[in-house]
Amino acid sequence: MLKKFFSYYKPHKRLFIIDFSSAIFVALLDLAFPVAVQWFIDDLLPEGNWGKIVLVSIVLLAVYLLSTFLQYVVSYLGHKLGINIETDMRQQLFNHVQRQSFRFFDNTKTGHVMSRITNDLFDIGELAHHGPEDVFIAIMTIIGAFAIMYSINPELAIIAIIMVPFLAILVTFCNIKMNAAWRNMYGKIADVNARVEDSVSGSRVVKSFTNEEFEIARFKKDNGSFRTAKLVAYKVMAWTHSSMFMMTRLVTLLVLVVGAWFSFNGKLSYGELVSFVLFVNVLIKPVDKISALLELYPKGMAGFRRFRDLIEQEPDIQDAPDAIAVPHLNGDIVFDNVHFQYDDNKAVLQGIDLSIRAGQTVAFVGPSGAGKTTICSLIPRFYDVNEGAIAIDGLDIRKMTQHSLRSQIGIVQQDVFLFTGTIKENIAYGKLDATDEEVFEAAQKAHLEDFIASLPDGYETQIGERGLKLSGGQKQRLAIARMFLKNPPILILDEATSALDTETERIIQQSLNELAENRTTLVIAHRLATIRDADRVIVVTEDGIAEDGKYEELVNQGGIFARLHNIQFQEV
Ligand SMILES: Nc1ncnc2c1ncn2[C@@H]1O[C@H](COP(=O)(O)OP(=O)(O)OP(=O)(O)O)[C@@H](O)[C@H]1O
Repeated sequence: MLKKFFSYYKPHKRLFIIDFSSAIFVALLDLAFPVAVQWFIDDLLPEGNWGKIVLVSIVLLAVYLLSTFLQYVVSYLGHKLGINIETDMRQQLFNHVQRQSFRFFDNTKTGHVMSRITNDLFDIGELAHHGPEDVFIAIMTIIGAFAIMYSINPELAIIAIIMVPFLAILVTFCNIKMNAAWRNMYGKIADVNARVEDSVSGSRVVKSFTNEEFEIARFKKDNGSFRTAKLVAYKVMAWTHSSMFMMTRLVTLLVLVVGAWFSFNGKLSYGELVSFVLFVNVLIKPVDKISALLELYPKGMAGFRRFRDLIEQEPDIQDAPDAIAVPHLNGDIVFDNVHFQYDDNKAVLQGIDLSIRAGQTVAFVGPSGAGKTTICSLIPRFYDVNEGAIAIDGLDIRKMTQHSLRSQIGIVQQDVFLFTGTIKENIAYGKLDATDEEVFEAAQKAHLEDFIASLPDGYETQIGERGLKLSGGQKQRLAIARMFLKNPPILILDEATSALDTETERIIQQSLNELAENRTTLVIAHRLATIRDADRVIVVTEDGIAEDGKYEELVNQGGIFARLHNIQFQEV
């Protein structure tokens, strides 16, 4: 895990070297100060040469100024390094999530992804900055300080250093405790985020069931668990800090008393005693640093582990190494003995054979949960078949690149997702490099222009969270305009109009019919009136394809479809 962590430093090698070497200088200057003080007291003061004292003070001032500058460099560039690594990781995570297939989104809570992208990465960035630098400097300072102290008075140096192993044991013990506490806390905050995401996205459902109190109670529980987890983490942290404080002050006191005794017996000069006390502070500084790192390390590493867990989840749908970018599809679709299941529990499709000719409009009807949407989701390879194959224009879709395949399939669903932005941007989502003229033309074809003209800002009207709210019919038209722009040879209309009232449905249907012209169109519909003109109707039941034929033929057959037809048109 550490090796993987360090690989993120590679692109920022230069920054790391500047930051690291500045930090080494700062540490060296820290070591020089007590030596200078000792020299000052023991040699310069007794000499009584004021001119020399002033000169040495000026040199010390220069050293301080240099040290201050280097401190600035370490603080700024160090954080820059941390932010750079954090930004790289965030981008990598976002790119990775974009590459994921449907199965990932089926199984992942948005709130959990949000947690990784925000909270986890803040701590990783901090660790990236402080981690290696602080450990190295701390070890170097301890060794350097001890060496100098030993050269002055070995006995006192050993007394001072003897406490360090105890501190190390304490540090390790606290590390284990803190690690567990932070890991737990991160799990809890991810739950809180997921709960917020759920209740905000599902606010309509919450309100329609008047379940606000229930949501509040659920949130209170998660929020409470998070509070408890964080409190435990802080308790461990407070305990760690206080024990560390106690230990370090004990060392100072011990050195002061023993040093005073040595000095009393003529084994230590006053200058040496003062420099020893100062050195104890130099010695304690790295321990403080390590204690701060102790707080950061488990948090950052827990975040990093979760980040890696997500990054290492390879999308289950990937392009074959020799996948072909198909230039233009005609839209002949063939299902050959297709078996499919979402998970191990239940087979959804078992041995589906189906052949759709380019340009045909095929309607899928049948009971809820029979697998109509599933059949259509397999064509753009949102999921891969478990057995059998799907071919378009005679080529297995697994041999095509996902991009070239999906860019030739348009899907209009009941739920239209609009992005925050203008009407124009939302239509142009169907073809990112569309010219204004193309957008206007698409809007015209979707019969949107009158509506857009009635808006004060026309195409530039903001929609989404902080802008205009569109009705179901208007959203649907926008989705149709997107499709006119995308202009795919294969079109899937998944209950596109079922959320609309009959009048709006009739009008939208007209746009959909225009959209479907000259394309292979698959329509999933519950209202049979919308599929009367389909070239073929396929009845899907849990046992597979039950009926297949023209609308009138199926009605005359007197089977499942005829029954559905009779129920809807009350011809019984
Ligand atoms: N993402 C998913 N993960 C697991 N199971 C799923 C998923 N989507 C659908 N299913 C299951 O697969 C079966 C077929 O669902 P599908 O949505 O294809 O049916 P449908 O015929 O389109 O239904 P409806 O008419 O209600 O939309 C159902 O039993 C459903 O529970």
